[in-house]
Amino acid sequence: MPPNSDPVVAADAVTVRFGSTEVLRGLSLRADRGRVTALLGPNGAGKTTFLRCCTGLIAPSGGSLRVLAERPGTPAVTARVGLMPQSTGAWSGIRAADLLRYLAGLYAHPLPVEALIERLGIGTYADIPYRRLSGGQQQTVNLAGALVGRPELVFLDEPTAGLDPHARRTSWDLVRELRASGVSVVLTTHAMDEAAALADEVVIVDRGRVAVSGTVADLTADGTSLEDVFLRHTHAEAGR
Ligand SMILES: Nc1ncnc2c1ncn2[C@@H]1O[C@H](COP(=O)(O)OP(=O)(O)OP(=O)(O)O)[C@@H](O)[C@H]1O
Repeated sequence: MPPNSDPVVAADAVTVRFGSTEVLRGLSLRADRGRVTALLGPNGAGKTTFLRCCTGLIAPSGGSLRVLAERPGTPAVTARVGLMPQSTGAWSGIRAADLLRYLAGLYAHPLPVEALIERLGIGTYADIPYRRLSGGQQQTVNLAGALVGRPELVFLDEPTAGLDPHARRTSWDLVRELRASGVSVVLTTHAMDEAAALADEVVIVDRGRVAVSGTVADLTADGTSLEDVFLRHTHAEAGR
C-alpha cells in the first residue's frame, strides 16, 4: 500500500533526558499508515525509550511527537494503539487466557479471545499462570495482548526475541496479516533478516538519533548487506 501523507507517527527532534543523561537526542522520524516500520539500533540506542514515548509512558523533554495525529497517551489515542513490551512483570499469577479476557474487556470492540489464542498457538498453556510460562510463551501472550483491542497502530518491542523458529515464523505471518488488513506496525528488532523480511521502511537509530533510514532495497543498493549498513552507521554501546 503506498504511504499517504498522514503519518501514524511523526517525531520531530524528540529529546528524552533521564537525570543528566540525554537518551533521545533530537530523534526525528515518520512512520506511514499501513506500513511496517522497523527500528534498528545498538543496545541502549533509545528504541524502547522512543516506543515508550509513543505510547504515553514517558513524556519527551523536548521536540514534537504525534501519534495518529494526537498527543500520545491521551485516552482517545491509547484506545487505538497496541503495545507489546519487551517484558512485563505486571501479570504474575494471572492465567494467560484470563489475562487476555481481562485486556479484551478494556476495549469497545476486541478480537474474540478464543480465536486469538488459537491463532497464536496459546491454547496449550492458556491456563498456566503467566509467571510460570517460558520466556517465549510470555512473549506470545504479550503479542496477543497488544492485538486484542484491534489497534490501528501497533508497537512491537523486539517481538521475536527468544522465540523458536516456528513461533518466529508465526509472528512474521501475523505482522504481514496485520499490514494486509491496514494495521500500521512499528517494531524494533536486532535481527537483520527480520527487518529485511518484514519492513517497508528501516530506521537505524544510534545514540538517540536517526543515523539513516530507507527501504531495505535503498539501504543495500550498493550491494552492502543490511548488517554492514548497520555497523557502518552505528557505534557499539561501550563507545557511548
Ligand atoms: N527509566 C530510566 N532511567 C534512566 N535511564 C534509563 C531509563 N530507561 C532507559 N534508560 C537508559 O536509556 C538508554 C536507552 O535505553 P533503551 O531501553 O531505550 O535502549 P534500546 O535501544 O531499546 O536498547 P536494547 O536494544 O538493549 O533494548 C539506556 O542507556 C538505558 O540505560
